[in-house]
Amino acid sequence: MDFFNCQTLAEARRLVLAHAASADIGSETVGLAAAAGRIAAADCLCREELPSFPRSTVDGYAVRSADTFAAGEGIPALLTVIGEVAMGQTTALVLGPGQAAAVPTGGMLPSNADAVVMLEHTERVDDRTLLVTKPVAPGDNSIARGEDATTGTVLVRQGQKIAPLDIGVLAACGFAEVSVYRRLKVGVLSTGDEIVDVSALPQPGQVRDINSYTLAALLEASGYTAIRYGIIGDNYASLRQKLAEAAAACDAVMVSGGSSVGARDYTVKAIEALGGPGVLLHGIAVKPGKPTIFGMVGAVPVFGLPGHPVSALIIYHQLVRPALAVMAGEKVQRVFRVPAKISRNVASAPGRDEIIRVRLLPKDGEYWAEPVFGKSGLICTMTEADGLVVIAPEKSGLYAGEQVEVEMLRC
Ligand SMILES: Nc1nc2c(c(=O)[nH]1)N[C@H]1C(S)=C(S)[C@@H](COP(=O)(O)OP(=O)(O)OC[C@H]3O[C@@H](n4cnc5c(N)ncnc54)[C@H](O)[C@@H]3O)O[C@H]1N2
Ligand code: MOO
Repeated sequence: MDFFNCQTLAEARRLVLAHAASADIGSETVGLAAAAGRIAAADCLCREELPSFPRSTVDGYAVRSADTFAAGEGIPALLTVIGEVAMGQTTALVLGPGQAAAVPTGGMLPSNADAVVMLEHTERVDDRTLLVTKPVAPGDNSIARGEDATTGTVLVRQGQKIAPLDIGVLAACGFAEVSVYRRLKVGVLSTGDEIVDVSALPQPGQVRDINSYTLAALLEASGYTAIRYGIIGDNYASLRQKLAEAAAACDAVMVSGGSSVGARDYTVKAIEALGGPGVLLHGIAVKPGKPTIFGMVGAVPVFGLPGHPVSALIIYHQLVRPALAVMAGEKVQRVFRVPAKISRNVASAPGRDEIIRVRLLPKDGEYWAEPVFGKSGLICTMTEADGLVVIAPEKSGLYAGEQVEVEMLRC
């Protein structure tokens, strides 16, 4: 007998992503210093030439490079110094044939200069006379106007998560403020009469709440706001009331535990009670994580995650995380996958995705993925793992040495 009408993991993902795509969370403007980790709500276009003036990248002399072509230690090029460029100021100097101007690192090149000779490759004979002992080619030791970016260059695309690396280019182009999507707010509820808070000493039969802490930490690490609604006992009325509260205040909600088919598993009933569309999925052909629930309370997606902590984490990773990223406006999602060889035979049941935890070990210039076995109630198997390997439903296992892709959990 099977209590669930299971869909494949791929079908479940399609269903969840289709609902996530219709979310509209709105945008806000934040100062550049607060923009890292946020998702751009509009393309950030370069509004000027970067740099806006041709600059020297060394201390030396701005020259017309052709004047130095034959220069060498034995027969230096003889140039006339017509002046000095001041730092941070425009220069009116114009180089004629055979002329040079002293320029500091970062200083503006005079008109007609197309390269800079480093100080150490020159000799100043007197105020006006310069010997150049090494030739320079056009563009040497300088940056042309617009060489970094030109007007209209897309610096950050709409839907791109702004990385710390992107902040520099936005600063260079004068983005004191950036338009970003509002931070996604996600509610987290733990259920179960046996669950007590981390601060409590569990009595026999009780366990500490792992899931709401882990899930909230994962949400925060992704840049979302996690709201923990605490622990709800196996009581339908309380669950329904807390779920209604969370759905009214959040963009999405995760309920852990109570997803199976036991007499005390009220999550399905509570979602259904809060109005349409209600429960859209109960059961996925995946191990672990089979008793997963997905429903919509109005426009708010609700995920019922299995209570076993490893199952909850894996379903978060495989199903919830991509959906939240779409809701948050992220267009390009980067899952870091590392190619590796599986270190030993692993059996799996055809007809369902099996997701195994692995640790990555470097050996002879490549990575080997070593399975971390253990029941999905054993949270320590998670701390030992670096990533996950998905064994597809059409397979009956993996052979030692077989090539796999490890979806990184830590990076
Ligand atoms: N007859 C069947 N029973 C079960 C099936 C099934 O197909 N038929 N599926 C099993 C699978 S697979 C899983 S996974 C669990 C999921 O059940 P629930 O989502 O209803 O989870 P609970 O029963 O509430 O809890 C399971 C387990 O995890 C512990 N737990 C729950 N929440 C937390 C938490 N926040 N922190 C730490 N540990 C937690 C809980 O104490 C239980 O030990 O159902 C199987 N049963
Ligand atoms: O599939 Mo459950 O989710 O075994 O642990």
